[in-house]
Amino acid sequence: MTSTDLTTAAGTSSVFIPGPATPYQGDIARYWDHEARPVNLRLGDVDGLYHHHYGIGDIDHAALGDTADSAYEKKLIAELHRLESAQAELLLQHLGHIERDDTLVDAGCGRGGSMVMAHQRFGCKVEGVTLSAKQADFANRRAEELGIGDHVRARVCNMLSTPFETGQAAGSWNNESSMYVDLQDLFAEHSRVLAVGGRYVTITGCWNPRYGQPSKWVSQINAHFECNIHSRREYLRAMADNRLVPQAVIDLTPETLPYWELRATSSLVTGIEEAFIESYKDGSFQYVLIAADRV
Ligand SMILES: C[S@@+](CC[C@H](N)C(=O)[O-])C[C@H]1O[C@@H](n2cnc3c(N)ncnc32)[C@H](O)[C@@H]1O
Ligand SMILES: CC(C)=CCC/C(C)=C/COP(=O)(O)OP(=O)(O)O
Ligand SMILES: [Mg+2]
Repeated sequence: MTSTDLTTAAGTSSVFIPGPATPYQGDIARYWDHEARPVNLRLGDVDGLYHHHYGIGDIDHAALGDTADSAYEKKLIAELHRLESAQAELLLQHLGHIERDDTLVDAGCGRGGSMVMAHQRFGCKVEGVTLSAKQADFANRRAEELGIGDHVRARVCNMLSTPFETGQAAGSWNNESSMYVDLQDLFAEHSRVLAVGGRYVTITGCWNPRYGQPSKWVSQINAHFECNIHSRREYLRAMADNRLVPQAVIDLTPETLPYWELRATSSLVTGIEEAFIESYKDGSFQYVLIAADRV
């Protein structure tokens, strides 16, 4: 097994970070260690919440103003960011009632934007895991800067095998991070970590069984992000197999299209906009929220 043994300033070895569980996870760790797309960093710079997920809701055309205005690009970035934060708010809302002394788990926490929002909303502890040491450092630095480092912590860890105690979490979630793992393994781990009566929420892109098989657009998104998008059916089946009973299944596809159409007009395009827009429109791909109770 490969590993990283971190050494403190005093020269003593203090933190043991296991290496990736599989070669694929090594690829994904490298991918996120090297990610620095302006569409993510410039949006995060708006208010210090750094997201790696997409947006939902109507465009505020009054706030955007005239495209000829010299401040238009700045306003567009703020608008895209507002829609991404609205997405995270919706996810957190579906966690239900969370107490200040509860613990939440963010599986695949990225740069930690959703974790900060969760702490600000509930006042609770939030534990995040990511494969990327750069992302974990970034998230922990932001938490320290905000003075909430005692409540919000990211660590380098495989979400399929976490250090959390059985039944420790009142809630847990995957925000656009479940397309990197086997769903049976994923929900077995959430089911272990969640208390009975705890709530799991995911927002994800999934292919639509009604289309038949993953469309060429879905394959393009997989290739772009080195991920493996699951079908809606797979989510529901794997939850049922792991004591997670859906309380809400919401098709957010109509809510996310305005985000993509606005993003496609910006200078921050990455080339993947057409695949999202076309697959959402031809019905082969859906943006869904699933909230489930651990029974
Ligand atoms: C698209 S980003 C989403 C980040 C975050 N949830 C957000 O909404 O900003 C995907 C994240 O999943 C993480 N990830 C992928 N596979 C993972 C695994 N097996 N264990 C832990 N994290 C993983 C990546 O490291 C990355 O942080
Ligand atoms: C809905 C699906 C299929 C998501 C795949 C996972 C993913 C890469 C999400 C967005 O990350 P990002 O914010 O880093 O991407 P981008 O740079 O495109 O904004
Ligand atoms: Mg992004």
